[in-house]
Amino acid sequence: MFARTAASALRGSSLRAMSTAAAQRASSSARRSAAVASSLTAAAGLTFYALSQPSLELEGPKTIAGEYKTVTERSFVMLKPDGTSRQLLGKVINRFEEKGYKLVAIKSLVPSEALAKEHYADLAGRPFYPGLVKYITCGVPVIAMVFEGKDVIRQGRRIVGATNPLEADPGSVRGQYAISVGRNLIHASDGFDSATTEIGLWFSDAEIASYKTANEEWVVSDN
Ligand SMILES: Nc1ncnc2c1ncn2[C@@H]1O[C@H](COP(=O)(O)OP(=O)(O)OP(=O)(O)O)[C@@H](O)[C@H]1O
Repeated sequence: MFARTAASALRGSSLRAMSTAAAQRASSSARRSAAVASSLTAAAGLTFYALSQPSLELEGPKTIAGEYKTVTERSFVMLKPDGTSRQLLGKVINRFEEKGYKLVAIKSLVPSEALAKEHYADLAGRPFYPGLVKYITCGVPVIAMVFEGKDVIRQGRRIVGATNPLEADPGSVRGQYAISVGRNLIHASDGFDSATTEIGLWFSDAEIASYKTANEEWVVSDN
């Protein structure tokens, strides 16, 4: 639109060049208009060039869950009371670490009812919700953890397995160690938004460590 306006101004000014003074004014106005038109054409060309290029991977937002799809991505993982009671913590940490994920926060706590309700707020209307909150707050501690690494959210869900152990891959934690959906041992964030909410709910920034593991390059490099 601006390019068209400038071009028509350019045409108008040539028609008005009757006297010398008028011709000089018209010529200088034409030069200005031509300059505007040329820079607008260049801008339009650049825009066209940018739009015709394959889309670039833009950086995503950085939250307490790091940056999605990068080595800083984080997931909230929680061993539930049945997992603590059955002393499966070592096995769970081992699976994440052997895969190449880094433990950046861990604590043992008996969650308050308010914390358990908030964590499972999206399930508040479900019939099993009261029982779920009672189980999470039963007095046996949960082990709250944050693991970090590329794709840890999606890979973490695979390590954990489907909600119902009957459908969980046999190699997953739930597939190998659980039988009942109400005692499925472990939780892991199911998306970047929930990881952000959950890590923020269970941990402060100060409780999350930033460090390099000795084998990091061997785990993350794409060559
Ligand atoms: N039908 C059910 N009966 C009893 N408990 C259930 C049932 N469905 C889900 N739960 C409990 O509620 C938890 C949360 O359910 P959700 O649907 O969010 O699955 P999930 O995301 O795989 O589990 P989690 O959030 O614990 O990782 C389940 O892990 C399980 O402990």
